[in-house]
Amino acid sequence: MTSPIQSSDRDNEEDLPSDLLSAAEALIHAAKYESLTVIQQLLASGAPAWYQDPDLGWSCLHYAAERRDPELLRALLKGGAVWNAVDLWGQTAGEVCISLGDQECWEVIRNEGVRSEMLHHILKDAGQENGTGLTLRERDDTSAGNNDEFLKSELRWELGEDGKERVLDADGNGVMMGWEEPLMQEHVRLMTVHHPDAQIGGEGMSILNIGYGLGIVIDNQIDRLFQDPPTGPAPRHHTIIEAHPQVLAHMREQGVYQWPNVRVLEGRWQDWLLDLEKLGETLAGTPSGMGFGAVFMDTFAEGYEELKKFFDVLPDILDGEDARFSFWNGLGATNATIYSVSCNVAELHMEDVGLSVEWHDIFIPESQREEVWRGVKRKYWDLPGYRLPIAQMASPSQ
Ligand SMILES: C[S@@+](CC[C@H](N)C(=O)[O-])C[C@H]1O[C@@H](n2cnc3c(N)ncnc32)[C@H](O)[C@@H]1O
Repeated sequence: MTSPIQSSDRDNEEDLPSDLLSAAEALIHAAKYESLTVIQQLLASGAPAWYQDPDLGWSCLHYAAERRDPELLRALLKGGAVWNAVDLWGQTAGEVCISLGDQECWEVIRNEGVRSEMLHHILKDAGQENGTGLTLRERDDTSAGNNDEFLKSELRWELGEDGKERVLDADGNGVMMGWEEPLMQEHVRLMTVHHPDAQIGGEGMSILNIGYGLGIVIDNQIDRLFQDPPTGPAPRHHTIIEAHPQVLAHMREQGVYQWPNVRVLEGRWQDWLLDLEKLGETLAGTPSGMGFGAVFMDTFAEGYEELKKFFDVLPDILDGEDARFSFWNGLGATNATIYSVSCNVAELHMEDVGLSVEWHDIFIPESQREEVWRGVKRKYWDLPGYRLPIAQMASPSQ
């Protein structure tokens, strides 16, 4: 599970200078009732478009979204309104548009989100932004927000109120839950069914999975699903990269190391794939020496930056155009607009490295979404639909 592009949740400084506070309040008022011209004048005179009122946590963008006028939204975004500012209920202005069924205005906000995220990455790559930009993740040293902390943390296994097993980290955050089972099945199905090696009579695929998880729902743990694919033979090669010592111990107990054609690489994927010598070792162990026919990525407590680094490695480890890549798509999944922006940004970054992506929309019933969260600290899923990505190296003609 990767951490999302975070919502931007600026503190409304109580000690805001009184002239700035008056300008902010005037802009909020204008976003509710006044014309585009008045709004533009206020912005031009320096009214802070990032301000959120203390009652609802609404920004001028939330109020303008209620008026269903795309021009107002464009003007406010241009004047510094924050596309992903969330109110006291965690909703962005995009959700206001969704609640009104206003596709046009929603797209204005979504497109600004994609634009500003892409810009942020370009500036970051050029060393011009040091990680304090608007859309960056807030500092988070809990085990769910920091991979090093997570890998050092103690995990515990328990039975949820829905009767399904789940694993929590030391801070009580969900790592992998039983309700993800059908999604894991779908990931495996979509990554394998079209591959020539996975057909009846085929040689069996070469698989790479990053993050074993906890094998809690044994039959639906992704590596077990890969071992028994829906169509053809078992894999002829299967590498699992896993970094958490307790998970590795669990894998030993479960006999995963002895599964046919399985190779467990202990450590972080970054160690095995980002270092050139280690990458050579990883590839040399595959049947063709050229990599994998299916690559799946599902770690924990890693940000989008890490996923993006992983995208960059994919052209080196996907074996040909039949090979498919997928990842657990929890990016920004607590909020519909942020989820959409995250998917778009991921798609553009995958395109940058030559991958073309298909999204498969999968419905998650309400019953599964609500029940499981009782007693679990950090919600990482709150949407009706899951967007399952399947990416392949695009052929040169595409
Ligand atoms: C959410 S679980 C994976 C669940 C799995 N897809 C399944 O079907 O059960 C995430 C796994 O990634 C592992 N992990 C986290 N960070 C990692 C890293 N940097 N490199 C390798 N594994 C990592 C965790 O220890 C955990 O076992």
